[in-house]
Amino acid sequence: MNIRAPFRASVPLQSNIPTRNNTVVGADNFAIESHSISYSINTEKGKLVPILKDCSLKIPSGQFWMLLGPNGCGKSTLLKILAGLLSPTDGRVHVRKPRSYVFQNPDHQVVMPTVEADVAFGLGRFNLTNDEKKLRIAKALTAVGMYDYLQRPVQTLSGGQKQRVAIAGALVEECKVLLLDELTTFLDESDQVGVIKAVKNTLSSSEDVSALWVTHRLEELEYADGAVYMEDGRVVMHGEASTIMDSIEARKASYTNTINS
Ligand SMILES: Nc1ncnc2c1ncn2[C@@H]1O[C@H](COP(=O)(O)OP(=O)(O)OP(=O)(O)O)[C@@H](O)[C@H]1O
Repeated sequence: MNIRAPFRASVPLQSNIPTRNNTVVGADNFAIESHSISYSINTEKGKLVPILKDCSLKIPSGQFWMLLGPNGCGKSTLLKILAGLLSPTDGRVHVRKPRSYVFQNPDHQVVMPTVEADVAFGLGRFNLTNDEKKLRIAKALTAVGMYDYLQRPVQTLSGGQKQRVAIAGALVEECKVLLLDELTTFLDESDQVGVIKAVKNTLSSSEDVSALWVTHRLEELEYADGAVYMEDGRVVMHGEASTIMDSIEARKASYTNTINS
């Protein structure tokens, strides 16, 4: 694994999900699957506290999905289990490999002096010629729209540009699944859109890279193919992005009507 560092499901878990080219995904064509995952922690007083409860999801290969839900509902914990950084207490996980986890704060993973050196950082363990390395770096930086910044010192980049370099660092190792943890938290609006578009572009230019993007910003859903919505440690909705968006909007409207009546 690469490290760079009381509303029940109105949308059923879908097993046949259309892909971008409208073929139907078969059972073997999921990039990410979890079956009834639970995760609990032991407190200092010896009490077992459940964080994730019976979480199941399926994300088709080649798609861009988002994982949404209120603060503290368990999004990051679930993402870390999918990344292999935490082991579930119960349940099964399958994620295509190589997979790569990108952190919320770009300063925790963009560590080398220049963009080129940073993206090249993980290539040392591969048996590649210099030309092969340069080709891979160029391809990864082009996918995230950062090739023109090849020689730039990383400390001169904006937060969004650093995030794109971090994503290129994952792509250069030919990862198949990108697990992206609230990348836009520290970014202004234009950087936020730039990073989302970089991920979308990466997936469009490669049929077999998939991404799961954790966010609490509902507006980011318009860029996704599908979404998983969590509350209180459970997956409560899972499916096509616009359907999930409508369901969350309806839920917000009914909540507002209740408190205004
Ligand atoms: N090591 C831990 N010890 C105690 N509680 C924990 C631990 N890790 C996570 N939790 C708790 O588990 C819950 C889920 O945390 P998690 O970070 O996964 O939520 P999240 O949905 O990603 O939140 P946010 O949107 O605020 O980032 C929270 O209540 C959190 O306090």
